[in-house]
Amino acid sequence: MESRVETDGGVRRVDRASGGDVTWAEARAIALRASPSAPVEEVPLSMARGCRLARPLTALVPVPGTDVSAMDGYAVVGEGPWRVLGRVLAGGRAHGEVLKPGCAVEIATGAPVPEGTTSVLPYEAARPLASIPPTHDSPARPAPPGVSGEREGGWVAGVVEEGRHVRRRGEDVGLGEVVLGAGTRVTPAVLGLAAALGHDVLAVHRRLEVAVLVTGDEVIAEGLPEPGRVRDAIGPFLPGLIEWAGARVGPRLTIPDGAAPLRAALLPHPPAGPDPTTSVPPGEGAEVVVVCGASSKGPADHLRAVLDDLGAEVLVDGVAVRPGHPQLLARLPCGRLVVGLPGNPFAALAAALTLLVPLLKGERYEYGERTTLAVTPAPTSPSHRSQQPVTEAHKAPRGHRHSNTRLVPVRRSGKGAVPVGHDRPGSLWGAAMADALAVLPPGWDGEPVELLDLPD
Ligand SMILES: Nc1nc2c(c(=O)[nH]1)N[C@H]1C(S)=C(S)[C@@H](COP(=O)(O)OP(=O)(O)OC[C@H]3O[C@@H](n4cnc5c(N)ncnc54)[C@H](O)[C@@H]3O)O[C@H]1N2
Ligand code: MOO
Repeated sequence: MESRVETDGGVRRVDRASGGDVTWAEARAIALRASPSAPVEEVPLSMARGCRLARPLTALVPVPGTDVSAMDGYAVVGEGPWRVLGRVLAGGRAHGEVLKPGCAVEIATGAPVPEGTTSVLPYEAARPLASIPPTHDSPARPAPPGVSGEREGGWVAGVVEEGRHVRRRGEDVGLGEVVLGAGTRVTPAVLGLAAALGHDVLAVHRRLEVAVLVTGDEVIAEGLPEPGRVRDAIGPFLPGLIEWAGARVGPRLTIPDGAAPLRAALLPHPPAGPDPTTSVPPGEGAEVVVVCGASSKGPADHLRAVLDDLGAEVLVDGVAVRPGHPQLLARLPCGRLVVGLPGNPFAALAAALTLLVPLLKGERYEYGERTTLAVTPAPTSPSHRSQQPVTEAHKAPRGHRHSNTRLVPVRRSGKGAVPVGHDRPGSLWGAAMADALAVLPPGWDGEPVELLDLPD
């Protein structure tokens, strides 16, 4: 089935399965197209790690900033022996005068060499002279008392090639030189380089912020759930998945069932009210809000009505996939994107890989590799009793065509991807044993399938 929607670029065909749901492939494609561009901001170096450079990185200073010594030893001019005139340490006072032939100053690695220096004689190659060498008008004579050869007033000899062990100004990086292009990921080494080039702040594409709203009066955040209650199993997996997708985790709120708390929490600037649950925004800066639960059609499922009330543009409302069918993607008038995940935890994970990960990765998103599904049952756990993960069971019976895509937890093996079983919508057991979800398209008949990596 197919329907038409208006888009910026004109009329586009949308691939719809039965019942108004979009196909799984189209849902992912819509999420990729809706991916927001990460805002550019200037952040201190300490906050830039993991972001991408918004502008090319250029050198604000040359490196080195002046001619410096690459060795501990003597800055010398011409051939030796040399008279030692003084000492220069890194960070200390520079030798103010031009060094003349036959002269030297003792120098530390990184210290500026005096003007006129032709090379640096390392200590290892220097030979202190006990006597003052002869010149054309005076014979050799002993050094004055108290002056050893290598110290100020003494003499050193040795052999060093001209130009050796002097790092010239701008030799590593010239002033204004572009060293890294826009888009480069800021790694620890990039941070060190940026600092060396004089930067205190970097213009980066900030990682998208994702706020999380967990709904459901029966959902508890810790402890042993009494009958009728369940532990929140979605909130704990979302931070790892969000960071793995390159975004950052914003605030996480647990809100009671009901339209009012949901409405207030979705708005970037909710009206302040006496009820604390309606006055706390889920991160003013969050570009994406994930709502867990409340996505289906039950009496406590208010997400659609609230989005409608807020004037949201619904981009995806139901996907022909199992599990994860009642998932949703919408854009609020303020631009904030809302991803609705089903309450069943494995369905929520499958939906997060369908809509949330492409949305957060955008152009960094990579399609999974294709592989065959292994026909052997997977060795799962010793207590494995039911849900034998045999590939044949996933094929449609003769004359019947699955209308849904199915997402099946698998482990990679030498024989292809092996389904691990335990894949009911309410259980993360299979996903916890798996390293990927295999995408079995509608009508799958054993052909190679795409593997969606699970966050590690
Ligand atoms: N009449 C229909 N009923 C249902 C449909 C449908 O199409 N028509 N779809 C079913 C499918 S498929 C799913 S999946 C669920 C999705 O329901 P909701 O997203 O509205 O979620 P809830 O109803 O709140 O909860 C469903 C289930 O999951 C448990 N839950 C909720 N949140 C959490 C959490 N954070 N951690 C662990 N478990 C959670 C909740 O207790 C329920 O058992 O709807 C079907 N119904
Ligand atoms: O598809 Mo539901 O999303 O079965 O759990």
